[in-house]
Amino acid sequence: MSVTVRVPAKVNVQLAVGAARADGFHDLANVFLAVGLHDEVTVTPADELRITCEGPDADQVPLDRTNLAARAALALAARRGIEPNVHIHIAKDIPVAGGMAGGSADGAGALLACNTLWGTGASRAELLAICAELGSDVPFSLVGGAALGVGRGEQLTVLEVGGTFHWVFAMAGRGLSTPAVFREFDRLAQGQDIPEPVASAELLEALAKGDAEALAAAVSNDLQPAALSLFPELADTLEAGRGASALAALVSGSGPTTAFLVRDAEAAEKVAAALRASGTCGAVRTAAGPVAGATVL
Ligand SMILES: C[C@@](CO)(OP(=O)(O)O)[C@H](O)COP(=O)(O)OP(=O)(O)OC[C@H]1O[C@@H](n2ccc(N)nc2=O)[C@H](O)[C@@H]1O
Ligand SMILES: Nc1ncnc2c1ncn2[C@@H]1O[C@H](COP(=O)(O)OP(=O)(O)O)[C@@H](O)[C@H]1O
Repeated sequence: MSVTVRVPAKVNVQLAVGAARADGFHDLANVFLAVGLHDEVTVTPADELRITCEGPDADQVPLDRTNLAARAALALAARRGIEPNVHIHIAKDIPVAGGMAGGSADGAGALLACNTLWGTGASRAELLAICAELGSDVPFSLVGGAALGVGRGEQLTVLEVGGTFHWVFAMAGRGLSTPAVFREFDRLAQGQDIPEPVASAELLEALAKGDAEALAAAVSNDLQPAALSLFPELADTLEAGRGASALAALVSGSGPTTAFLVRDAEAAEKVAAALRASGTCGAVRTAAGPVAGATVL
């Protein structure tokens, strides 16, 4: 018997970053939107814990116990006194180290899959607590839809969204390390007063109304200057998308994937074609959101 869970990628429509905390994390006002690019995580009983991965970026995914999917299975098994003897297979479509929470998606997916396979019966609250231990973004991968994350991004409030938003995502030729981008944020912020991160009222209203123009006017990412400082070529991709009349162009989370908000599915195809022709980026994908979080198939 196997269990397969489908888990979405995310884009951060607002990422407000506060000053570094004593524990090394940063307080955030992190508005997540789950979008229709998915990984699928399948767990099957096996003699020992084993991970395999398929997909265009599979060679960049660690297959040892540092993989977030393995860590999720180990965390649930340890809590319940179960042997974590499963084969975890990841069918990966979310870019690796791209700022779209692919590893987090696999962590949330493996957790839900193992909970189902083992009949563990862990409550939603317990699963969310394990997710938060695994990483700041992991609870959102379980929940999906749209949510505001505060604290280090793990304390979620679900947001109502009044429509579907259309996006184009441009992958970069290489990844960016999330800790390195936060370190660069700290370096650039040296000597400056960093305000408390707060969610934008205009942005939340635009989401609630499903208003793409209003959302485009309100999106922001405090990590963007740091990502551009480490990866200056991203400015060319952002410019190419703006030139193709995207409503908004921004770096997704810690990057280096760039995200372009567009009016509808037709505009998405046009902007995607322009980005492909620009030669400023790697693969280009279109996706809409919000979509559901981790779901057992
Ligand atoms: C920036 C964001 C935006 O959603 O995601 P990505 O764009 O990388 O996917 C997240 O905050 C990333 O979340 P996640 O990838 O789960 O990070 P974690 O494993 O919790 O932390 C990795 C490292 O990032 C830094 N970190 C992360 C979250 C946070 N609120 N403050 C931080 O300073 C810390 O250096 C930490 O050691
Ligand atoms: N299941 C996984 N999929 C992808 N990367 C993983 C996974 N588990 C651990 N990692 C590690 O986490 C790093 C960040 O990956 P990812 O979650 O894709 O990026 P981001 O945090 O930018 O969204 C990778 O470079 C890889 O070393």
